[in-house]
Amino acid sequence: MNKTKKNPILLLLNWAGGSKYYLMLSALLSFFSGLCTMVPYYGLYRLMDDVFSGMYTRESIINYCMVIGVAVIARFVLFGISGIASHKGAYGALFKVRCMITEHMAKVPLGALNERSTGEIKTVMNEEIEKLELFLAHHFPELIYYLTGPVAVFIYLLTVNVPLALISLAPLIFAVAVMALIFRNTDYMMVRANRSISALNSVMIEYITGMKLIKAYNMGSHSFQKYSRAVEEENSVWNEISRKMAPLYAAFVVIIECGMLLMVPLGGLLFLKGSLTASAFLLFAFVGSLYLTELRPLQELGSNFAQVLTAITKAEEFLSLPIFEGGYSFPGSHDIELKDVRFSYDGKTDVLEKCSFRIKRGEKLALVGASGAGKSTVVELISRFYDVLEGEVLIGGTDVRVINYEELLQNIAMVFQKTFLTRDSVFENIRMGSGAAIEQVREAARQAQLDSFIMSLPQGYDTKVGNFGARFSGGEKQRIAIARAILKNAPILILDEATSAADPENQLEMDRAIENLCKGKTVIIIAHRLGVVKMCDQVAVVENRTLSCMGTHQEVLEGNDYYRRAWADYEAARGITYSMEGGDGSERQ
Ligand SMILES: Nc1ncnc2c1ncn2[C@@H]1O[C@H](COP(=O)(O)OP(=O)(O)OP(=O)(O)O)[C@@H](O)[C@H]1O
Repeated sequence: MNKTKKNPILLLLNWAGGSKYYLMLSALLSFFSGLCTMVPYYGLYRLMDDVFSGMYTRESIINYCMVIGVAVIARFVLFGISGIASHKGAYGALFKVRCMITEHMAKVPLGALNERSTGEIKTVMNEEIEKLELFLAHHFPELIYYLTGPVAVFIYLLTVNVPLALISLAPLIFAVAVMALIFRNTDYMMVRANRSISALNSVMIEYITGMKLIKAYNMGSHSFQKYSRAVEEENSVWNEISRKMAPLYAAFVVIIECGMLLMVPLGGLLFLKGSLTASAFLLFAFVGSLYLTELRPLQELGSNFAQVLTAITKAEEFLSLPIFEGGYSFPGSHDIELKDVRFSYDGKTDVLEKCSFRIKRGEKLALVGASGAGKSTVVELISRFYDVLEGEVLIGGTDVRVINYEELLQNIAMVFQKTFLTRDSVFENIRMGSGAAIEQVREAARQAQLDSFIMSLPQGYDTKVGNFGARFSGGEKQRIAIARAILKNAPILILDEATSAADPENQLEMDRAIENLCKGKTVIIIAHRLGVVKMCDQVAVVENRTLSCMGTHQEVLEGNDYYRRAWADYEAARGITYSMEGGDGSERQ
């Protein structure tokens, strides 16, 4: 794809939307504040001129002093207001960019996200975007301020003595050359630095989320090694950056500060020759030698600017990831059909080939098959987490790729094997931003056989879910997920191992919850516990990268070896008699 490269700053202002007007106001105020830098020099020069030529009066001295005083105050006041405007603009822009990225990510195919580590995504959404705040709120107005002041002073010096003013620029030529060297190295250094920060973030996330496992297998020192390696790598990158950049930075500072070495002897020479007044000599000796030092912060801003450009590029990369859109409304009919579907996660190994099946609206299908056969993949294609490589996935006869993506997601409810609970109240965890009232949430919880349990909690529906939902059992979490799906009331329902956390005590409750959930819906259930097929109209076996057999339980039992074996195992497990020495055998249901 040949995309024209967009100007990062214009892109950022475009993202900022309405907030860009605050940023523009801030730029304008910084500009005027920068102009004020020149006024005290002008005032002092005129004052000295009058004093040396004996033309001064009491009034003229007071006037010059007032002009200098007002300019100094105006400079700070304008810069202060510019800072307020830039912060307001920056936070508005940051909010917009964050919202844009999160909304965009929700529409990005899972495949594109899977290619990136959690750490990388977190780095973009947090650290990189935070750099935009630093730039917009601080560096942007400072850049204008620090550039305007010296430029204005230089123009004024030109009006006093052109050759000396031009010579006063000499250090800048060398400083710019050094700055160019700094920039040349920065790009590649920043790529390395960002990579090491992403890696560190990934290891940290892995360490925190895998804490249970780390404890269970006493992996503390092992995973710490991984962590310390990531810290060491980051440390070594920044050490290298310091080693390579420090001499250049030092050279920049020295060069920019050495104007006096030129201005004092040259100015003195011209003064002695009589071609420069005493006041002009002093003006060049002090102002002409020092005004470039105002540019010093630019070197720091310059390297930060490079980081900001990287941050904008990274955010743009995310925002350019193709998203699922589709324009058609969700169809009224909810038949589901897969036609000759081929799919691969990595583009090399096919997970599904020539996979076809059809279920009618209101039917319930159980997908069975060995672990890794591709059952979850089938349902992920129906809910368009991924797109097929060949063939079609149709709902109500319409290809899911042309159905409006948001509508598609609204019309499919999913209950996964693992329930993710957000750090919020039970109430919010069930309604999931739907705006449902407490009575609706309670009704859903009642149908999910959960209401009385929630009401027994100290704060009922306001009870906060602890870290990673730690205070709820697996079965309770799954029933929260079922309550969510009941509340969503979508016509298509996908249950991926939804009863996997059920134990004999809550199996009955779970069955009732599932029964309530499935009423009147088109349902696909991934079933490892074959008991669940009794509530389904059809059974389909996923094996050999395709759907090999489909029909009623009896038909598949007669026609498919895998299912016959699996069913026999299931029956045998149900009939197992546990006998212990000295005890009675008892049959397990
Ligand atoms: N995100 C992914 N990236 C790459 N390969 C994947 C991904 N998800 C699944 N696979 C692979 O695709 C194949 C089918 O996986 P899938 O999860 O669909 O099987 P499954 O039948 O649902 O298995 P299980 O019953 O164990 O959950 C497996 O070989 C799996 O390793």
